Amino acid sequence: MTAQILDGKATAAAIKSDLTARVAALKEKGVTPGLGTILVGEDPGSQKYVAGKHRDCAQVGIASIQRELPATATQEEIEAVVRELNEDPACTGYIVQLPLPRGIDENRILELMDPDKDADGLHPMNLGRLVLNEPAPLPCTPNGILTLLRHYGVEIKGAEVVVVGRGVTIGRPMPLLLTRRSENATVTQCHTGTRDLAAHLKRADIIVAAAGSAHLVRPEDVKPGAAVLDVGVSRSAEGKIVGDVHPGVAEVAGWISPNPGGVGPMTRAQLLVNVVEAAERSAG
Ligand SMILES: Nc1nc(=O)c2c([nH]1)NC[C@@H]1CN(c3ccc(C(=O)N[C@@H](CCC(=O)O)C(=O)O)cc3)C=[N+]21
Repeated sequence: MTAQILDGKATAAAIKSDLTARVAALKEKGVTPGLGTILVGEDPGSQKYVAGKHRDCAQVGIASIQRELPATATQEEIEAVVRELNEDPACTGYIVQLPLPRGIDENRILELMDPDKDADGLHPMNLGRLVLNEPAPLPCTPNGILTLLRHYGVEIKGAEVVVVGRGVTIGRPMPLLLTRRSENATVTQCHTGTRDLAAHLKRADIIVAAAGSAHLVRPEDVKPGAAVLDVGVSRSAEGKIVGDVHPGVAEVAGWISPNPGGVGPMTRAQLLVNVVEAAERSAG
């Protein structure tokens, strides 16, 4: 028996088709959602991701606002663009593509953003709202993972979930989402200081592998029937994506998200959800 596929690409397409209708309804009310992106530097990976986000916007009818700065841009120059998008009524939500070049104070840039235009859900105010159980745009990758699990009917309530990784975009917010009363999962967070990762993994009903360590999760570590989400992105010598999950896990798991084609497209779809929801709030 091989695992059922948690198809992020197909699920994202379904979300985008729902959003297309909601964007059309907003336009009837005279509101056009607009997603802004701030890209600093010429990293080909970042350029590709940002281009993908604008392609998604075009598909669902969201306007695109693109700002690009050279790798040599100063802190003040980047902050000026953040202020500009904060003020721009056509920009209903935006992201600052991370990472920023060395020497730039990333947290200062993020704090300067208008939290109500934070499409990533990573502004300190919105992370704080998440901790306080207040409504806020949710971090895209963790929320995309939940949406994917729900779409396929994987039981979250009462599940033992192991999150591997403690990064700001996935590892840290993921347990906050999973332990809300609406989700009611039990979460163990593992990281490089974890003494016996395999022992934790073996007990998990759901594994979220977001460590960025190629093939970290091996078939012998996975409980038969578990749901395994592969969030890691490493690159092989040939430039191919290598996930955090060993391919052999597909023979043991009950559910597995492919990589690419799993969590990545869901992240992009949730970004659009945040933009549309912010526009709906402002439309009243
Ligand atoms: N402010 C900010 N917000 C982000 O959300 C953000 C960021 N900065 N910096 C970089 C990471 C990375 N990220 C990805 C999103 C989608 C795919 C994606 O859709 N990947 C495709 C494959 C793409 C390929 O083949 O290279 C897939 O998984 O199927 C990948 C990576 C968002 N990030």
